[in-house]
Amino acid sequence: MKIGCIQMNVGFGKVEENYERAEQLIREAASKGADIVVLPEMWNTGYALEKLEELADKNGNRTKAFLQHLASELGIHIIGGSVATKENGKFYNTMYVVNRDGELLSEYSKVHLFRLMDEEKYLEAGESMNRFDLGDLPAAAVICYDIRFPEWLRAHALAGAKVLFVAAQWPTPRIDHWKTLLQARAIENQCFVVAVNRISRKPENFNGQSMVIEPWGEVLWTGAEDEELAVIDVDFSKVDEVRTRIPVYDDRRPELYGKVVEQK
Ligand SMILES: O=C(O)CCC(=O)C(=O)O
Repeated sequence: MKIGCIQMNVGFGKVEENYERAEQLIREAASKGADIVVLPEMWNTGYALEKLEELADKNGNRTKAFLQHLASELGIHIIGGSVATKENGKFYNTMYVVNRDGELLSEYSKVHLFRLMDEEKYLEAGESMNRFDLGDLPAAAVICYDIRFPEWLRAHALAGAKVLFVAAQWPTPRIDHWKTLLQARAIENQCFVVAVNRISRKPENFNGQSMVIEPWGEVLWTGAEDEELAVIDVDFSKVDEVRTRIPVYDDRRPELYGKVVEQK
């Protein structure tokens, strides 16, 4: 399968330009043969948290219609990154996933809000998981800071996911954490990890370096430090091969986890 990773240059608060650019890049990815396309986090507004009242997508209506239309017209699955939304007077950082028939498969609001960047002052946290199937492919997706919580990604892997998509706006100063955490999540869960970061310069500081990692931990692609669209070929049969080679899932001892085991 071919995965189109859209490492987009997101304009700070420039909603109209961002929708236009996202559409161009999604169309380009499809024209290059992508079966699945992945967008970054908060691609409608960037980190313009103080302007959400004006900028957030009301009930996600615009984004859902936008993604559903493009997915069915182009015949591709879209992991819709995330957008700032407003629902019942509250703001969320929400991902929509649509399949190639244009059906909405899932709706996920970021569960772990990132306090270092004041997200909890502006946003409400989501409460539910994000497991879905892209045709025959069991998949899951999370947002940015979520990758610091191995138990959250493990829960999705235990629920059957063979690929973990990550939409992010991961800042440049901690890009080493990004790379290490993503590689660890792929190795420990024996999953593909497809992680798409954004680009942005002033007033923000995001330098891409999106990654596609296979279940043995080998990095298949790292994005540049500029806007980039990459279409990466992946072979999902690698998941079963790695899980057979080291049967981590069979060897788990969940009865011991979460309780203190006294030494005899
Ligand atoms: O965990 C980090 O260092 C970055 C997280 C982040 O920027 C986010 O969740 O938006």
